[in-house]
Amino acid sequence: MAQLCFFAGTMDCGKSTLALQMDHNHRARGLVGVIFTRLDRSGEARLSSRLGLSTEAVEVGEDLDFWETTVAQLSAGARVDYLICDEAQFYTPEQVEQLARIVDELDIEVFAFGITSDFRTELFPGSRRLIELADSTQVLQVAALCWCGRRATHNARVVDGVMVVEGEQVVIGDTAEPVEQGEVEYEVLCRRHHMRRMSSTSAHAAALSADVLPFDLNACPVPPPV
Ligand SMILES: Nc1ncnc2c1ncn2[C@@H]1O[C@H](COP(=O)(O)OP(=O)(O)O)[C@@H](O)[C@H]1O
Ligand SMILES: Cc1cn([C@H]2C[C@H](O)[C@@H](COP(=O)(O)O)O2)c(=O)[nH]c1=O
Repeated sequence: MAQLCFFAGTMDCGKSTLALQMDHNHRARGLVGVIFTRLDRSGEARLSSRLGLSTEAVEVGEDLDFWETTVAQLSAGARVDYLICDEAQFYTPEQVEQLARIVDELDIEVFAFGITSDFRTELFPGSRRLIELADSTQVLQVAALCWCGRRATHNARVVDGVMVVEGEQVVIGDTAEPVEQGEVEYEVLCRRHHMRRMSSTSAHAAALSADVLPFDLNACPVPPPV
């Protein structure tokens, strides 16, 4: 029986890489799949991994109906064994419901990949619906790490080195250094440092000032007795 599987994690934990591997492994066994994505960093209608691999994909617009698209393909005589759905956090709840229906009524496997929460630690609508409906939700095994070495569990948005907690939910960006000033970058953090609003830049600045500021009072010359 087919399943709706949600592979979740922070940014940069290997979701798109796993999506490409799942597609490869299924294709290698003669199965036929369709790859979907939405707002991938590398541009429209592509699924890309930071390991350098990428492939063509169907861009999921707000109006795309997974059920109708898949039924149309089957009616035209195409074979569909599985769907790969990357950046699924950006899908609408209705689109996630269509994916569940495809699993249940067409017996097609659906593998969805996405970040669960945004830079404010709030669930994305698509991820929320996936967690509610999926047969399984798996957190990826390869841990992304916070600058302190703990497992990163949250995504932070950073502008010019400063972590921000207000703004639009969707701003496409990367975990790499931004090219232009004022551009959004993301950093993965453990919960402790997300809640303290401590990105690697602010932690570095705090460490530097700690080196400079607290001088040893005992080392100060003692004034001579009068
Ligand atoms: N140069 C590299 N060498 C080895 N692994 C890398 C390299 N660059 C990125 N990675 C791996 O790729 C992961 C990011 O993969 P990606 O599929 O793009 O993540 P996601 O889709 O979750 O944002 C990193 O966590 C790291 O494990
Ligand atoms: C936290 C957060 C992320 N995004 C965007 C940034 C990236 O374009 C994608 C995540 O891609 P990845 O392959 O998982 O690295 O989501 C956003 O729009 N809003 C956010 O709060």
